Amino acid sequence: MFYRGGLNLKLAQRAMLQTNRLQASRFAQPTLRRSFASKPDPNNNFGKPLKWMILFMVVGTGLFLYGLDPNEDSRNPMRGFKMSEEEYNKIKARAKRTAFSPQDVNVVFVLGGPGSGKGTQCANIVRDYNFKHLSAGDLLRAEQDREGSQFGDLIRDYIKAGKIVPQEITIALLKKAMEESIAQGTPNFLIDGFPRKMDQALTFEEQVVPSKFTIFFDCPISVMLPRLLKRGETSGRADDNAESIKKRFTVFESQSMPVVEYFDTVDKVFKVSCADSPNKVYEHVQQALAKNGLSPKN
Ligand SMILES: Nc1ncnc2c1ncn2[C@@H]1O[C@H](COP(=O)(O)OP(=O)(O)OP(=O)(O)O)[C@@H](O)[C@H]1O
Ligand SMILES: O=c1ccn([C@@H]2O[C@H](COP(=O)(O)O)[C@@H](O)[C@H]2O)c(=O)[nH]1
Repeated sequence: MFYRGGLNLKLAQRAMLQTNRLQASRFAQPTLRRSFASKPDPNNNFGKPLKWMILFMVVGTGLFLYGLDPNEDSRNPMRGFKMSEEEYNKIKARAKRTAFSPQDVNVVFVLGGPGSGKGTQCANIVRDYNFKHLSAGDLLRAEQDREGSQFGDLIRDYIKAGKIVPQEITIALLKKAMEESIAQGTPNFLIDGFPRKMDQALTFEEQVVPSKFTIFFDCPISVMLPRLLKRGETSGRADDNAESIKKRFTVFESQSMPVVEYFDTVDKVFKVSCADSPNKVYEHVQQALAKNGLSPKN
């Protein structure tokens, strides 16, 4: 507001100067002449600029004081913030483009390296909270196996190589699953293993809905590797083998960690250490949910 007052003052001063000049040329001469009529001194012009200066200062101070808001909290970091019309229109246009309103639909991203325990903890959260769990990997595997899918072979190749499937496919699958869940009355989503790459993060937030926050399972490779090899004994997953796992770790470090760092810069990441027992990890998850105002169903 102080800034706004300052800005207004400058504009007002400039406008006043112009008006003053106009008024001075049109009306000031006869008025001054009248007030000094008893003792006219044609050589003394000293009083004229002084009078205008005093008038200018009085009006300027008044405008300045008018610009100050006595109710304003001087500690408010947003004080003085004035959005330009262009910025406002950009935000409005972006908000219009999202498929779902962030007022109605809540998305929590669950990120972490392969085998960090995302799926295990999402199952706990769904049991106790009002969330629909959407695993991007599960959706891709289902699409890969769907009869008649035009993307089946492509998805299979990408998953085996530990690479990230083009975002258009994954986002379309997520959006469809979200629509179905919303239609059934659950608009809260745990999106597990997505976004895996910056392009996905930006597109999803601009076109689908902005996320509320991210739970990140911080896990060293020395913990994840044995878990995945063990899971590979029974999972039947084409990528739970040493060769694919190695590629997945590399892709996670180079492509997915920047997403976590990006959300961290806007304070939207809750880091949970994955190394404890599943129950202990879940306690930390619950603390992260509580910090965001979420409490269990019952
Ligand atoms: N805290 C834990 N301690 C020990 N084992 C765990 C823990 N959490 C999960 N596991 C086991 O580790 C394996 C990987 O867990 P999970 O499938 O939940 O990981 P993920 O992050 O979803 O993996 P991916 O991204 O590869 O799907 C599973 O076999 C699971 O039972
Ligand atoms: O957004 C995504 C998510 C996953 N993938 C591919 O699926 C596999 C397995 O994912 P999990 O989360 O471990 O089930 C992953 O390695 C990617 O190849 C993807 O492309 N995009």
